[in-house]
Amino acid sequence: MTTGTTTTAAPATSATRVLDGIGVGGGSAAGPVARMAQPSVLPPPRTVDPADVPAEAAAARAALARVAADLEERAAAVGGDAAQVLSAQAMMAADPTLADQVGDLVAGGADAAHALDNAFRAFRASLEAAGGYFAERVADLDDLRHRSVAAVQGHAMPGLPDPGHPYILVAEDLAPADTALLDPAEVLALVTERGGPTSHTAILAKILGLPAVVGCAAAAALTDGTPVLVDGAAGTVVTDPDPDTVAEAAARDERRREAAARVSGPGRTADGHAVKLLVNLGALPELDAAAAADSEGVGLFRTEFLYLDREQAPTAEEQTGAYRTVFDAFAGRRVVVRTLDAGADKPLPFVTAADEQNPALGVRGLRTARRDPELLEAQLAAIAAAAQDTEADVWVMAPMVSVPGEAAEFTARVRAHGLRTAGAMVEVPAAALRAKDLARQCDFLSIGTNDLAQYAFAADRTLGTLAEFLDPWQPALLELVRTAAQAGAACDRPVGVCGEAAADPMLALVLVGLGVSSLSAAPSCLGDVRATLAAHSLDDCRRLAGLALAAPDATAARAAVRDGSVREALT
Ligand SMILES: C=C(OP(=O)(O)O)C(=O)O
Ligand SMILES: [Mg+2]
Repeated sequence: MTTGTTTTAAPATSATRVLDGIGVGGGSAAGPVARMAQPSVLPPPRTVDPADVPAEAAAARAALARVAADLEERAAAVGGDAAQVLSAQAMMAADPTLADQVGDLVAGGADAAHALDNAFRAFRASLEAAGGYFAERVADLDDLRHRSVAAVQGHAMPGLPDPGHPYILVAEDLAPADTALLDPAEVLALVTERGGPTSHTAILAKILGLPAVVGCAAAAALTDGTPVLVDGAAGTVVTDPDPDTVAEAAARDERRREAAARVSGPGRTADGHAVKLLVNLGALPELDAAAAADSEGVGLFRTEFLYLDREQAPTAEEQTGAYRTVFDAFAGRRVVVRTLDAGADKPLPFVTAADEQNPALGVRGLRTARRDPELLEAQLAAIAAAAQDTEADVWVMAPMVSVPGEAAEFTARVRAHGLRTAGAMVEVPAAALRAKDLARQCDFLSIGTNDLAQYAFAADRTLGTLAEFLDPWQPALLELVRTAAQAGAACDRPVGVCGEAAADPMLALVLVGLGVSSLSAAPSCLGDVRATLAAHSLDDCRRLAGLALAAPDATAARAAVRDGSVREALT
């Protein structure tokens, strides 16, 4: 467990409350809450008296200066690429043309907050009209607008808090842009009111190795400074925890860490049944930690990061360079590259149609290759070029495969590029139910439990309010996993799981019992999974899988497996 300030050792008070949510990661952390500040709301417009214009204009200019200084300060604190982004934003805030425009608007009678708001909006419109690179900067301007409006009203800057000590970050929800600058040394744990087990926050928490509780609606009432204990294993946030509860959680974390440290190397059950343990990789900044992890390679290399925030696909050179960097880091190990998975929760303007009414059911994943085969061809060519003189064992798989014909066509394309190993992701129930037919058309299957849950339960994976359906312990989801795993075994094709389900050590036992041969998860989760597997035989795993399948719902499945497992492994 990680602790922040001494506030955590506060004696138990009658204010102690336990807030329930969805736990992510097995660890816990205690510390004071710091909330993500919301964008400031514009006050009602005021007419400025001519006599007050100079003071109003000075207030607006001071707000801009404060925003620029704050961004420069943050840039100096973070360094690297993030610093450049922040410095560029600070320069925009300090632009004299902008200050002049704000001055003119105040002189025309606008109050400082509205003058700032209008000036940024006008600036935004001209950048948008310029198109290309300039148009991509509008999000930065929106951020500056929110910051200036907050500054002029004396409110906290929107975005990540900076309380000056380690803290538990509490937010309604976290977007990728919110968390790009998140410093794991300062943030002890994440708590969000919304979001489900496959939300961005849950995935990010695992990448950073932070405990988290998502979908915790009651966290809306948490205020800055409140001491809390975040328990990722239990899925609870305890307010004003008593020292014994904090100490117990810390001792449990320590036992878990010790258990994980005792086992290393390839994944095995207690009786030696091999289960490949692989890492998920979603962006190059994650590469060092991923390569350093004790794993047999990458089970899911999400390539979308190369295509995000741009107007057209990355060039062949850029792609080849990125793939080669990853292959070199994993020389001697397996790397499963997933081809572009655009659409639904991963929209890309140049690939996906903006007018689909149900994008999750639309042209996404491999289906985008029907409309734009060149995009897939170019990606396969780049993967093949990067794979040419690499020591890595390169596998390629397609997302959102629904029917065997798609798997066959994909395999043919992959082989035409000289790549040997082609696979299909099992993410829709149709693919799981007919996994045998799919498996015959390719070399391996990889089950994406995040999407498989979404489609099996008709529950949008981005909606925290539907989190119970997205729970990977749902017996119906496990039934689909069993069908796919058995189909793979019948055709002698390996079947892995690369969705978030693989990161849960107890669920990993069930997946292995269902016949899954590899598990791919965030690097920080592999130690616990390895240790838990090592404490159970394959027969144990099969017995636990039976208990989970027989349970009426996810909660009962979890409880049955917990009660039926080797307790010492759970600490
Ligand atoms: C691994 C998966 O892919 P993604 O989360 O990237 O959609 C999945 O759907 O489980
Ligand atoms: Mg998916």
